[in-house]
Amino acid sequence: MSMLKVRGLKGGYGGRLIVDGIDLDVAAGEIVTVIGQNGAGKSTMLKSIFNMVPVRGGAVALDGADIMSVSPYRMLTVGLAYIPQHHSVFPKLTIAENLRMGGYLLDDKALLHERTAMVEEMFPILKARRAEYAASLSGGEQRMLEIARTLIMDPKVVMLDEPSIGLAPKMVDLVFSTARRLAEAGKGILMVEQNVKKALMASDRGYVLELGQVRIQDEARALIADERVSRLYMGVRG
Ligand SMILES: Nc1ncnc2c1ncn2[C@@H]1O[C@H](COP(=O)(O)OP(=O)(O)OP(=O)(O)O)[C@@H](O)[C@H]1O
Repeated sequence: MSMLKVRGLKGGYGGRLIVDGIDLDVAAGEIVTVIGQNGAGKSTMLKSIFNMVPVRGGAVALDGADIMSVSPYRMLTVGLAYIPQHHSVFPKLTIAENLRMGGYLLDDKALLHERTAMVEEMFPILKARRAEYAASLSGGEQRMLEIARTLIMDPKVVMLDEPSIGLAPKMVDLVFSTARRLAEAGKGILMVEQNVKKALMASDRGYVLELGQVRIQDEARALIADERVSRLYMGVRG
């Protein structure tokens, strides 16, 4: 069953349609990666799903509920998390404070406490270093903190925009294994990635975007084996 269901989504800036009728599904427990050339519209697609750019048509449903008119600010409360490309930890807050910030929309203090404890159990590094500044974490660990922070709101689907960008290979593995742990916990994961081969190897399914439209969709392993996909999208960094 589709946890995130996108149909005919159109969005863009000014008069320009960047996302041009995208259909996409993410089920609970699966990692889905979207690949495509620079400018294909991958980031704009995530922002359109999150209602951050003007949407011109289509439908977006989360766990069966229409979320087209939910503001980005409220998305987390309905179960959709989005981690943008640029780092978004608060460097001068401690790791524990950063986690707590993930619950700024939670009124229930006991629940906030419970969720924070659950996330710290899941990420022992964050627990061990909870009193240190987030700035002391490596790039990969900061990504892990960003991902962990979204869990405070117990989202159904987590969207990640190029989570591996700028990271050393070992840290890339850490980020993708973190995504897998979320999927194992029943979350749906939707990633946009330029690190195509590694991302697909960490994924269940993938979509290839060209000019704002889905050109190919398949099992991740089939995309890795696809000669055209590897020639066009894995040439540089594969
Ligand atoms: N804020 C904006 N205002 C106007 N045009 C934008 C804006 N953001 C992106 N675009 C345009 O939308 C198109 C798609 O950009 P987008 O960032 O979605 O592509 P992408 O596939 O994620 O590429 P990249 O991997 O380079 O980020 C590009 O032509 C870009 O110039």
